[in-house]
Amino acid sequence: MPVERTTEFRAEELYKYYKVYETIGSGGFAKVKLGRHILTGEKVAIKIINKEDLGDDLSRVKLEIEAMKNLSHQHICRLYQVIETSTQIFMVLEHCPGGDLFDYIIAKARLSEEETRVFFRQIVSAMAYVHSQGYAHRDLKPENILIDEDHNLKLIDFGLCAKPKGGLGYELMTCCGTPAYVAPELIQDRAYIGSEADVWSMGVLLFALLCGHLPFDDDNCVVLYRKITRGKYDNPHWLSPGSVLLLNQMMQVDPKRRVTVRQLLDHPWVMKDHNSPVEWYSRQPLGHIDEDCITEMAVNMKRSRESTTALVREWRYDHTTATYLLLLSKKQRGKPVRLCPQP
Ligand SMILES: COc1cc(O)cc(Nc2ccc(C(=O)Nc3ccc4c(c3)C[NH2+]CC4)cc2)c1
Repeated sequence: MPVERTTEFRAEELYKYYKVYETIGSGGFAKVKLGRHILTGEKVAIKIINKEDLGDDLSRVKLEIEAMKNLSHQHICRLYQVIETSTQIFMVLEHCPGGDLFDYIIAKARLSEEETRVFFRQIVSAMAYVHSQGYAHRDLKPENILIDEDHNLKLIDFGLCAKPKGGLGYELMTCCGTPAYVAPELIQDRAYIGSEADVWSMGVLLFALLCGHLPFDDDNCVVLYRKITRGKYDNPHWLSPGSVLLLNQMMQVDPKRRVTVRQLLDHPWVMKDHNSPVEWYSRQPLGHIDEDCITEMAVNMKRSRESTTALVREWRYDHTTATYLLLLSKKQRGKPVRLCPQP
């Protein structure tokens, strides 16, 4: 039997609910295809993972999926549905047509302080929320930040995130992340606090946005690690004194001297021209049930509102979860809360 039919047979669950179009991204053990949810008409991104290619990375994917189920925030790419077959895992994700921040910085060479501040406030908002849920991202970099259709940032790829059992203040040991963004304490293989290591990576990210290149860079890994552990870097002449100071406070080699995410929320550099602290609370808290979406689903599924609410509240990340979350997304973007009844 030709491979396509076999593949299609195993993925029938996907094609029942989604139109699947071209590949829009690929890397590592996954590729991402553009899709459309048939019932709401909403565009989605479908991350397709072949289990055979994973090996022991399967635990990373499972970790990311569990983390995504617990993270619902305006600056984190939303997980809508997970479909697992014997050979593949499909993650149906929020559509972010602006591509990633890495390509955006390359295209603009570097960003103005004003544009950087708007983006950086969104990153601080996302990270304050992630930490408040007891997670550390541990792989923050421009490639893991997408731009949505409203030019807002969305954090992705929680494949390396950690949720230490003893809470975020609990020390971690596993070394991970992308070298140029990794904090010195991880390089020295010392016990570290995930939130402190994330602040270092945010500092490297802020430098990349403002400067268009990395503070610590070298083709030779050993030389790069030495530069990071020394923590010395050159500030380009165009940086304002306020930017130089904030970068210095974030890229402190001693994690105990480093500014915290909480301090970033109302840091003078972050507040400039905005005059208000960063809003980090989720605008779509988990567990919130929207009555309009329930009503539309109940009518479409010919069920009572009570049984529809009970079904949604199970948060199985199946087609019911996807339909509810995509209806909610339509409502939040001012579109009619309507399902397209199927023939
Ligand atoms: C939790 O969210 C995740 C987690 C993860 O591990 C990976 C992703 N990856 C995504 C990658 C791309 C997109 C996406 O929507 N990309 C996209 C969509 C449309 C277009 C483009 C990119 C670029 N050309 C224009 C059209 C969404 C998630 C998320």
